[in-house]
Amino acid sequence: MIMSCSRLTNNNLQPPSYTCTPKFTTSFLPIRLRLRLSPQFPCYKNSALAITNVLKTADSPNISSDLESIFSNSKPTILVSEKLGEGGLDLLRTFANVDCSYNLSPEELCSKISMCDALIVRSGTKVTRQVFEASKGRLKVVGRAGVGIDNVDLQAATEFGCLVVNAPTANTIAAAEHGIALLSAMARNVSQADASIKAGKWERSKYVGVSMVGKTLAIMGFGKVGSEVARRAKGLGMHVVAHDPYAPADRARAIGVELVSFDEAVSTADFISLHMPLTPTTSKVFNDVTFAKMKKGVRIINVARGGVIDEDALLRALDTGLVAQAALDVFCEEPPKDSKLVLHENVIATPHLGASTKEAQEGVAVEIAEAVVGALQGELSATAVNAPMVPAEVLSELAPYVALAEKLGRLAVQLVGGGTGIKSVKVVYRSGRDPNDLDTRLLRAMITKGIIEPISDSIINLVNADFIAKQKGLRISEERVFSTSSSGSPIDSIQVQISNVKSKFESALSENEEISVEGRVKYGKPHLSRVGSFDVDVSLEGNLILCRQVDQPGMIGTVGGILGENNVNVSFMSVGRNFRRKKAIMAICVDEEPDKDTLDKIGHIPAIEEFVFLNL
Ligand SMILES: NC(=O)C1=CN([C@@H]2O[C@H](COP(=O)(O)OP(=O)(O)OC[C@H]3O[C@@H](n4cnc5c(N)ncnc54)[C@H](O)[C@@H]3O)[C@@H](O)[C@H]2O)C=CC1
Ligand SMILES: O=C(O)C(=O)COP(=O)(O)O
Repeated sequence: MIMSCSRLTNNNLQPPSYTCTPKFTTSFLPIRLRLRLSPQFPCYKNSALAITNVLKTADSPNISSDLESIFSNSKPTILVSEKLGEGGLDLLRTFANVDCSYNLSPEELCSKISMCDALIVRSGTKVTRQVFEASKGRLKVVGRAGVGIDNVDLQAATEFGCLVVNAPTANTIAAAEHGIALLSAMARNVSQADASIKAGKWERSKYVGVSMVGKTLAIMGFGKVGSEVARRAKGLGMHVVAHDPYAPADRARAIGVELVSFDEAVSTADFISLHMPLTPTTSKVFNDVTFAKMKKGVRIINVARGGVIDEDALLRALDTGLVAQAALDVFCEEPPKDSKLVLHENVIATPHLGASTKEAQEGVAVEIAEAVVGALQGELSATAVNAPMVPAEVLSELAPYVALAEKLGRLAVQLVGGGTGIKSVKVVYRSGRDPNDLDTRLLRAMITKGIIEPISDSIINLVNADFIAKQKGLRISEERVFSTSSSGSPIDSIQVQISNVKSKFESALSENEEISVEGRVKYGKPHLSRVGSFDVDVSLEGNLILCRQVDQPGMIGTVGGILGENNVNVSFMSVGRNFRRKKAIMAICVDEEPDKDTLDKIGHIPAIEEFVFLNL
């Protein structure tokens, strides 16, 4: 006879140990609460998902205080660490306490961050691993009011379950216009001539420029900014080629741009304009070797990131005249200190002004404020950088399955016998949908959450589910089985199987000796439909008692009677059997947690062969 009363957590994917203590734990209660819609945010239908998937952070020590801030009237706190447009600030203030603290030192940022639910930055704030560590689990969203997220440690954010969102569209035109401004200013020596005339000189022959018309411009990185620069350069009469290993050729063709290889781009261009992100692959991609491939006298514009250029190599190339001129808006270190590059007579420089137009700053401020508020309220942002993007319509369709997935994971893990580690979980989705139309990433994340949370201190969300599963050595495989009985719903059933483990409730083992629980959504609610090889049908609410007994009359009444006498309310009950008068499984959902004596009494009913109590 098996009885579970309290949960002892561990970190090694060992199932929970159960001991008979008088009082059942309520440690699962917040998890149930997290699945409810917050009454404060009625307009956000998907906040249940959000609260579960997005807001919770890994290893958060203060689940209850998080919940307080979500479910009570207290507002979240958003730290804005760099200047943000008023429109965005106004929007943030309607929802949160907004702390605008600019020019914080790394230490000051770390000391403030544990009091903040979200942080909004531009390019000047380094959001390092230390920041996530210092947040002690409270920081749920980092909003980058702009495009480049190279100043945010994405790996650390993911490990800590913190969502990172950016504002990828509102400054595109500003950056492109700045690129064109630098291109023209460089070609016609505008900055140098301006400084000269202000110094009282009149140097007309010194500042003879070069024409742009008919020249070849190579755009490196044909994304949003790169293609807008291309469009404008075409208007200046330039011949434009682009290099971007990931850009679709038809988009380039549509604006009359030829996509070429890296070498062809750099070796044929008179002007090279950089528009790729700074990543490990693009770091210092413009170096001595690449400069050597360029046409002598080439001119370079960088409105992307300083780090894509080896600045020392550029200085050498300028000194030899291999590169005639450079126009730089971005630098490896910002602001640059004692930079020979900035002081070079053939360099014009601006202090990272690409996105700095009034219009762009208002735009990114509103764009990021909407994304951060949405994320805090539970929406999965379309601009999430470190979480799978799930379109809103998919999200709302999958909402009841998300709850089902988490509960099945939670049930399955509690059925594992103590002492056995879990290594391999298989999820089978039965659906009439084409597999390509079924996005199961969210469901897999929730099953992972359901499995791992009861047996470790980690708090899992959509951001970190895969990472934590991998870290714990848990392999989750998925199978989609075509089912003809589909009634238009995206999924007929979800089955969670845990293999190579013992079960504390033997009847939960399938013919293949795997723990197997299966569920479906009925009337919009998660239901348990099968345990091992027994069919059952109970709504997954409250707590669950599973009993295996000899199939005989009076069992429902006997068990129901014991629960009733002890003031435990039964919400659902279902009996499944394989053969008449042989073995049957009784699944009983109860609102309250029965005390030890009540469970003892059930265990002592002679016909009951095994039973288990499970928190949902
Ligand atoms: N100076 C400033 O104030 C601003 C700078 N930026 C910088 O410009 C970059 C581009 O911005 P968007 O066009 O909005 O981003 P985007 O994501 O639309 O475009 C980036 C393009 O670079 C391409 N790419 C990636 N790796 C590449 C490689 N190795 N070689 C060539 N192309 C590669 C991508 O496929 C993508 O098409 C941002 O990452 C940011 O660093 C953006 C806005 C303002
Ligand atoms: O959006 C970007 O990537 C930018 O580089 C703009 O940076 P900023 O927000 O002006 O510090």
